[in-house]
Amino acid sequence: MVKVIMHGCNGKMGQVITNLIKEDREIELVAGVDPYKGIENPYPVYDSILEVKEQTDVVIDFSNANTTDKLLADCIEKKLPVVLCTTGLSEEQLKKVEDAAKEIPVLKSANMSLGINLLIKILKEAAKTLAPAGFDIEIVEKHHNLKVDAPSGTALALADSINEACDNIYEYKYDRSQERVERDTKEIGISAVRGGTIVGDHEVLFAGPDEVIEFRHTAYSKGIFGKGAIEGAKFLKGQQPGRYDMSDVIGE
Ligand SMILES: NC(=O)C1=CN([C@@H]2O[C@H](COP(=O)(O)OP(=O)(O)OC[C@H]3O[C@@H](n4cnc5c(N)ncnc54)[C@H](O)[C@@H]3O)[C@@H](O)[C@H]2O)C=CC1
Ligand SMILES: O=C(O)C1=N[C@H](C(=O)O)C[C@H](O)C1
Repeated sequence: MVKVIMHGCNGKMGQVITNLIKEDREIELVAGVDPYKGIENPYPVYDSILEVKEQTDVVIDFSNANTTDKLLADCIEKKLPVVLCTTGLSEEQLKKVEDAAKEIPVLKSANMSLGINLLIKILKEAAKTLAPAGFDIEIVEKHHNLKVDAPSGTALALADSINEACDNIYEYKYDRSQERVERDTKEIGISAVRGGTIVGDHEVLFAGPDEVIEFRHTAYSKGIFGKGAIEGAKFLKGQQPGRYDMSDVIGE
């Protein structure tokens, strides 16, 4: 049995996971952490990981980037592996994630779904052929109107996977409204749309001379992220300190 603290338990993803775990005999939520207390849960809810009394194997985090520094410090103090799903982390925070991974197991992924993690692999291959052939790359992501960070962590992860496959030649362009210049070949454009209840939609366009290839992933429910995070927690229990991602969980 994998015993889990749900960090951000009273948010949208915290509640998705609370409900999914009720159906799973291999994993148990022993506590939650959230400053918001307006929801009844089948486990105690604390203000901080340091207050949790229950024996725990792994922390799953879907909360807010404002709290990531404290989350990492608390997980290090309690020697707890963490599945880090929160997006919108700064460069400085990304560095802290790498530092934390020297002391505890850290599984970080901006998108826990099988589809996006497969797309990451496919894009690396596509980019190796299409980028040298002069295809421009644009990413368009769409999310619900409650999302606070933009662009999405997934859009950045997709861009990073392409960039990595192309020897990191690309800069990311988030806004074309401030200058009157032609598109630079060494850029990946990233655009964010917010509206309604869109769960998550990512399109990657390779636009070349007289032909366009589009890759698209559409999430129809938050359950796909919840399932991935639960599998991530099962994987992370008992691992050595280090940096892991969903490719470690799904396998090559
Ligand atoms: N990696 C992935 O697959 C996915 C990542 N996300 C990311 O997860 C994060 C949360 O998403 P949602 O659940 O939709 O947001 P939400 O706003 O519904 O929930 C966030 C929860 O975190 C709580 N929180 C705030 N400060 C906290 C603190 N100091 N300690 C513990 N909890 C705290 C809030 O009270 C709230 O209940 C976002 O960054 C989002 O982009 C969301 C879906 C999938
Ligand atoms: O906030 C969300 O909802 C989501 N956030 C993640 C992101 O920023 O990429 C993953 C998913 O698309 C849903």
